[in-house]
Amino acid sequence: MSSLPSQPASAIDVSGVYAAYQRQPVLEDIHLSLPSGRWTAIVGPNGAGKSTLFHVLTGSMKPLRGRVTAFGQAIEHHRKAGRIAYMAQREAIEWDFPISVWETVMSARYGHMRQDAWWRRLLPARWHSSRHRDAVEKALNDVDMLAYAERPIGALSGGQKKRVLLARALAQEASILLLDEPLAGVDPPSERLILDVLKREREAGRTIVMVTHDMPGARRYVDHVVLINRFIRGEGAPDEMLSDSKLAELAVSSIANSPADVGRVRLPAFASKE
Ligand SMILES: Nc1ncnc2c1ncn2[C@@H]1O[C@H](COP(=O)(O)OP(=O)(O)OP(=O)(O)O)[C@@H](O)[C@H]1O
Repeated sequence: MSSLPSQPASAIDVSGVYAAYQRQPVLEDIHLSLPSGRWTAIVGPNGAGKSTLFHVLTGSMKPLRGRVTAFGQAIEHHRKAGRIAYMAQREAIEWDFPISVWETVMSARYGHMRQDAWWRRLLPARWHSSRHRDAVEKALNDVDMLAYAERPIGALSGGQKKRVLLARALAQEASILLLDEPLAGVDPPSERLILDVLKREREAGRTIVMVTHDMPGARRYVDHVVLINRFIRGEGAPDEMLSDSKLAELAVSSIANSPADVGRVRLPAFASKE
């Protein structure tokens, strides 16, 4: 990690973002610069707004206020161009749908297929261009799931499903990977495998932003840490942000976010125009 240049440009900039569900604030005054080509961990207690932050970063949730850009342009532009891959925590995927592991991962290539000749897009899946097949094969191989390529997705264990979803994000070959708890529910060997895969992706120049509750993994692998609990509670190097004292402060901040506190939130500020 020390071989990386010290001042990377930012891949994603978040400026003054507020978000709420049914007027209940979840994110307040979020300002972030997520460094390009680095691996950032987003750390916070349950209900801190981490997944909501990802919804805002992917453009699937419009903030009440504020602005999100990637490489200086509106985030929607990059999302439509397939430059941002997103692995959701509870993926909106119908696991009983009769689709194989291979086809699931191939779905990450649909954006790239728009650049293929029109006649090729009409062909059955097995005739997809070799660059798509190679990307799917590599992604499945990276997460050690190639042997399961023909299996229906419904016939996988929870940890295997997780690895397939990660393969789908990898197969997109996006410059930014947004991963919501990629390590949750996987066994220790799979966790190491996933962390090593992400390390290689980072070394290949991709920007990785990962929500995690795995502090030892984050301390060992990531370059940058954001502490969040409705507000940003800290941002910086893993050694400093994941120290016992910082994590204790974060835990105390969750008490300050208890339901009793919510009534004191400045809701009128959300409603006011900028
Ligand atoms: N669709 C929704 N409607 C209403 N409230 C919601 C909705 N989604 C999330 N919330 C609430 O917003 C808050 C933040 O939720 P979010 O999922 O962003 O937290 P999180 O940090 O990802 O939590 P966890 O670590 O448990 O996954 C929580 O209090 C949650 O109950």
